[in-house]
Amino acid sequence: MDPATIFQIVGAVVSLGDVVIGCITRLSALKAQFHDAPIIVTSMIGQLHMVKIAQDQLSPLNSPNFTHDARYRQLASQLGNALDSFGPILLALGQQLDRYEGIGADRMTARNRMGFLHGEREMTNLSILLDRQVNALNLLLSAIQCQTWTQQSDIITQKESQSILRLAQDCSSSLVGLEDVASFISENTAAISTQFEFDDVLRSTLLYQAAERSHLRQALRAKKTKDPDNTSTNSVIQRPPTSGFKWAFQAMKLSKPVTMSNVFKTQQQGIRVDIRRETILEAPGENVVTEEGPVQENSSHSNPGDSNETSLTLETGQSAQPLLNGAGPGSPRPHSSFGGWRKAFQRRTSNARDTKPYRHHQEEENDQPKVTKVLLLGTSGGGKSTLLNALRLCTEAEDAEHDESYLRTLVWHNALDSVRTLLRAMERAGVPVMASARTLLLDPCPDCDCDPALNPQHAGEVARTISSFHPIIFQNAVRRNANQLHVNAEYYIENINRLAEQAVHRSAPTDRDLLRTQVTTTGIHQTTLTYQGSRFCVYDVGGERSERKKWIHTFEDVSVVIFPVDTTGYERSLREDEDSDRMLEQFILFEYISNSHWFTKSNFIIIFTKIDLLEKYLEDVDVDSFLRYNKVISNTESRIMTVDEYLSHLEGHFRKLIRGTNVQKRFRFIRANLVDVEKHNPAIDIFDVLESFGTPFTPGKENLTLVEGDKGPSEKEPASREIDGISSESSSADTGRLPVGESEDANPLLIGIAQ
Ligand SMILES: Nc1nc2c(ncn2[C@@H]2O[C@H](COP(=O)(O)OP(=O)(O)OP(=O)(O)O)[C@@H](O)[C@H]2O)c(=O)[nH]1
Ligand SMILES: [Mg+2]
Repeated sequence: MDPATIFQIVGAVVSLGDVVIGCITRLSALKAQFHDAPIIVTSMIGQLHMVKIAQDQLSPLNSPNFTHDARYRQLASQLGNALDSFGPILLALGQQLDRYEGIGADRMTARNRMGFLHGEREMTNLSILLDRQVNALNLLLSAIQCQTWTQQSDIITQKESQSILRLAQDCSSSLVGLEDVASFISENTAAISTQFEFDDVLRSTLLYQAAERSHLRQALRAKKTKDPDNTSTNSVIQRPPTSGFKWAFQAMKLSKPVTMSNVFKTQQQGIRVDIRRETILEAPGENVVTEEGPVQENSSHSNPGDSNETSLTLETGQSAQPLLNGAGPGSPRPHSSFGGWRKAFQRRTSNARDTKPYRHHQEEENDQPKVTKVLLLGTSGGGKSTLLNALRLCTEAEDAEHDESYLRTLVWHNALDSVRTLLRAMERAGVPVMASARTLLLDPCPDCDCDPALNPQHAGEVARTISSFHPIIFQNAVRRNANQLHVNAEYYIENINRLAEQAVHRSAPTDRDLLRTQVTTTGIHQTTLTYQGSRFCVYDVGGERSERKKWIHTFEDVSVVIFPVDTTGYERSLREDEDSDRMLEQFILFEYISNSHWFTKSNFIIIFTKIDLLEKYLEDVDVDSFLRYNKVISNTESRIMTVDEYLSHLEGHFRKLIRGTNVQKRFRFIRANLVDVEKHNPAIDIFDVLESFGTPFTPGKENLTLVEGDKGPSEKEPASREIDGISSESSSADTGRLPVGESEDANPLLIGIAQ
């Protein structure tokens, strides 16, 4: 990450100082007012004091002096992740305090009482969230003390640290649910007093428990009924058009300490909808004309000196409105210069309150050609973003203004990361690693994290070292032990000399190099593609569990769902949960998505990805026993030997997961190698299938052309049954999820995707 971006992040956290102090003061006043105030108030005061201390320690970093220090890169990416929800949590706390301070009347109904109890629950939730942020802050403070970024990396990549960061990161998506609660369940609670004798009785009633179990779902429905015509796009961010990979990779968030600066640059074609941090970084720039016309530029807390960063917020009067629901103009609220955080929360709040999933342009632009809304869904690493990049390559010429340095760094870092994962796995397996390789690749080395063109000599040395030991690595079969090994590690290692050559000649990486990079997506990214005169509005989402809560915002009026399946996912665990098998997770998620009532009118394309890697995988890892063990095939079937047999069984199993009669033909299965696009880009086939589906979905009219023979969604069974085999294997405290109830909505895999 560009140190300047770290500067912004730290600045944003530090700038919340007065909010923290405000919250402490208000909580203390609350405590004084109600001597029997819940213990939670006292504990939150303590937490906030810790936040204040952490902020004080961070504030020296809020200075341009450190911006050239490479060791902050790793830290910055983690800081960004972990503190994403820091501002919103404090703001939500302020909202909660507004409510408490408004309490005073003496009478209340049982319904209001329930709302209030939810309010208390929110306070507890806020405390949990705050606690996680405090832990993350403390961890990051320790990392800041390190002398080198590799030491930082070591601290941060420890298992416990990762768990702390994951919990903190997960809070940001929990806030969507939290805000729903605040908006719909606990509103108008001013006439509720804080103490009632029948608390326990009320809590144990079925009515209360039922309300609690499904309150998120109720909230969504209630709001939907309330605002049937609300198609607000207040929170949509307009981006200037660019093309090619620069856009694609800027639209995603890196999971590793690649130089992050450009990830947060926000040039992008079409509209990107994202409730995470990267969308709130703004910079001065020229007014940009989008497809809809000129858009007002926003220029707060910019990164000086980086005029490429241009992010535009299209907020139709939104900015003038009160920040939080239920807090009128006279309501007390914390004030501060929290800039981007405030905007992030504002956007989050408005999205949650609308509970109107994002609609594509079509509704606002009836005179425009019809746009087919295409949603990319699936687990992390399935290939959603790679597919989007491949689709973009079919539709646009490469951008001549590529930031080649960034792209080179991205590829170089993916290559080195692959090697590092292997070396660490080798060490864990007791295989000795050559001292020279260790020194060059595992020891602190700022040069490894920059554009290799800045020090081509070093890049050459790294390449020579890697090529000297790569056969040994593969002979040792360590790659299968390195569970989270980069899926294209072998490719990068084989091509490491060429990549080093690129550094010498300062040339750009190829499409094949770029398509193989791994960049974890967060948030929701929308882009419009035009192929042979047809317009497609494609949504790419993050597939990790903590990201899935956001998906619901995209579920309305979807013409086509594309579900990439990582065919190599068997016997490999999820990145976010080492105890869960990737393939099983794909089964479960697909069953949910394909039978969800949201998509009864949608067509589906299921893409089996990574076909190019399959042959080797089948040799290395026995797929037959996996399939038998998980009852994908029966014991009477003959042994699976070939790629084709495997994929046929896989397709058969996916088809079995689709419930209802006569719906099968809405589902198309495609096999693809998404990364070799030179001879034949598989995206062309996908566009062809998309076009074959015909007229896009129009809300209110059932004019979606289903594939021949399909009788339509009415014949489907109601998709309300609970999904078998999903276990809530850990408590909400462990997983970082809010205890919003134990209905299917709170399912660990599908949390937030309400039926
Ligand atoms: N060799 C090969 N690699 C692929 C293929 N499809 C995807 N990949 C790689 O798989 C990795 C993950 O792909 P992504 O597109 O980032 O996955 P995603 O579904 O967007 O993941 P999230 O953003 O985390 O939800 C990347 O390194 C891709 O290059 C394929 O067909 N062949
Ligand atoms: Mg992605």
